[in-house]
Amino acid sequence: PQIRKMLSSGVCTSTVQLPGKVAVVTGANTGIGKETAKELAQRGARVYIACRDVQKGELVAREIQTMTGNQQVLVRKLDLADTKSIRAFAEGFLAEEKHLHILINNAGVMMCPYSKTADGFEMHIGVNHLGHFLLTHLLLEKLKESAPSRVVNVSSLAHHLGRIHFHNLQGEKFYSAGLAYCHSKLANILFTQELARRLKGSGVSAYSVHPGTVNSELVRHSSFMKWMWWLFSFFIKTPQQGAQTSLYCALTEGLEILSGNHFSDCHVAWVSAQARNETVARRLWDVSCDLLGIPMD
Ligand SMILES: NC(=O)C1=CN([C@@H]2O[C@H](COP(=O)(O)OP(=O)(O)OC[C@H]3O[C@@H](n4cnc5c(N)ncnc54)[C@H](OP(=O)(O)O)[C@@H]3O)[C@@H](O)[C@H]2O)C=CC1
Ligand SMILES: CC1=C(/C=C/C(C)=C/C=C/C(C)=C/C=O)C(C)(C)CCC1
Repeated sequence: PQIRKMLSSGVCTSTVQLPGKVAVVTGANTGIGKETAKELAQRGARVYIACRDVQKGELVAREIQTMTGNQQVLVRKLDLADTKSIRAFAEGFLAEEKHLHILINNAGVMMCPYSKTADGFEMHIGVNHLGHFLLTHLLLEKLKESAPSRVVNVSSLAHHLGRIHFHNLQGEKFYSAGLAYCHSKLANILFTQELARRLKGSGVSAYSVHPGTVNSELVRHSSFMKWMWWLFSFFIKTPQQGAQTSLYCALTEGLEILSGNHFSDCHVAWVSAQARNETVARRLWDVSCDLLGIPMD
């Protein structure tokens, strides 16, 4: 029980309610994202479940509506492995919504075999970093207009093993599925810091989080990890516990001064040396813009 308590600590105790607020959660059809969306809906927000499988999303939306009594849970298609889908999602959202107060970039893939997104990006960096980078860019004006607003990027402790190799960003020279995940999670932190720097004074704040080790479908591509997760399922967090730090960053009042920080178990957490490197963060921003055809400023 002591080990379990240690691995599952961190509870979002904020009592903030969200009537009239609008939130988007990517990958909210399962795992941590689903629990995050459920809690935001429970607090009265209009919540967009942005997922690649609309059918799965609809089932979850119905479940959340029934559990929370909030009918404002909407499903929209978003495939982060395809920039056309990301642009279509953003276009639809901007046309139908006046505001966006909370954007939770939660979706992620881990340890998938070498593969490429529709635009030719390696899958981990493409979905986990570039997909969310583009989505955030497309929704940024709306976030600014809706300030105070927040962006939460779900990263991982695994970023400690990550390195941004600009000469091998797409894993073409060498590739390890495990490390590709770690690199993409490091990119989430660097993106958060650069975003926070650029958004200073705008009323939009940005946070990265490590949700903990969570019993979810993330391990689907690795039999070893599936076995580990099964073996230790009693000790690791439930998705509901895994959602706490994202919720803490999205909801806690007065957190704006900590914009750009990384959180774990609802506390500021230490990040690796490269994750604190402003030069790398700036260069990653520019390279991401270049890859996605976003004009640099
Ligand atoms: N579980 C853990 O121990 C940890 C998780 N994290 C991070 O937490 C986040 C949530 O993961 P978790 O809930 O655990 O994992 P799950 O695998 O349960 O959920 C991941 C979600 O991302 C979605 N997704 C994957 N690829 C795409 C895509 N191309 N477009 C849109 N959505 C996509 C999945 O959709 P679909 O169901 O259709 O596949 C699913 O909804 C991830 O960013 C992960 O890196 C960080 C540290 C530890
Ligand atoms: C050693 C060990 C564990 C393994 C932890 C691991 C391997 C965590 C990996 C986290 C990942 C992959 C995060 C994703 O971003 C458990 C299961 C906690 C149980 C206690 C002993």
